[in-house]
Amino acid sequence: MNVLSVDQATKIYGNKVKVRAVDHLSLSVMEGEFVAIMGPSGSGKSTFLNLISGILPLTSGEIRIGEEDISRLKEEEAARFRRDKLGFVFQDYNLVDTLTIGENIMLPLMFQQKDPGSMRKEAHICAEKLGIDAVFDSRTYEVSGGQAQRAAIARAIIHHPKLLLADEPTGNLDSASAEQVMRMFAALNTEEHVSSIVVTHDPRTASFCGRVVFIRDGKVFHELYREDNQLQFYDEILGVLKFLGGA
Ligand SMILES: Nc1ncnc2c1ncn2[C@@H]1O[C@H](COP(=O)(O)OP(=O)(O)OP(=O)(O)O)[C@@H](O)[C@H]1O
Repeated sequence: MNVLSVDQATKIYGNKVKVRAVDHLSLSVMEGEFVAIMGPSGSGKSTFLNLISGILPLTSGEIRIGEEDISRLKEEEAARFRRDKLGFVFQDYNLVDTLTIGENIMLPLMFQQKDPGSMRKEAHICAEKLGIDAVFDSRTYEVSGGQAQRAAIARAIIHHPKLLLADEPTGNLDSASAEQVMRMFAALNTEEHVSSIVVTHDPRTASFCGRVVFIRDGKVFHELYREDNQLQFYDEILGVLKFLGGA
């Protein structure tokens, strides 16, 4: 079953001067897949993520997440859908600095009006999974970048979203922390079957995924599937990036 079905998605910005940021792009992602999206600056990756999450309206085409045709949702319905069915991870973590790490992780559960005891228990389980339970009661400024990003991932998955979307999740991290964060994404994928889409410029980050979709000029330019060997996959990704340029 597809968790994401994109059919001829097109996004044109502007009135007088038109920019075709996403151009008749079609893509299917199966449940349990771990997909990277790569492409040169300006190729339409962020626009594409914002279309998938229903933040931007499509100019034409259709996007389904599971059964839901998100292109037809009204603004309020789209916001609810995002909150309940999607998880987001951003480059700069987007943690709330006035809350502790644990409280940040619990945030999505507050919308579900669960009792505080069970929210805390679930948040601890999630923090444990991501190896950050030791900093559960710390403030956001007391933890490392890698720990902050793992807290952001815990917050993104605690409500069991259908799809996890990450925009440059390793962009602010040193290589060791980036490696650790990507190992967490991969473990969530293999052990919990979390379906994820990760936009990245970094071939090392992309090499953790099962498939890489390369975008150029708002269209799918090429796709690579990983076999067993991550190092070989990394080399293959580098090869395509050389052709693509600008990445
Ligand atoms: N709000 C906007 N209004 C007009 N044009 C826009 C807008 N946002 C993006 N664009 C244009 O759409 C195209 C795709 O931009 P987008 O940000 O989606 O690319 P990207 O691949 O995410 O780039 P980067 O890797 O630099 O983040 C670019 O030409 C960009 O200038």
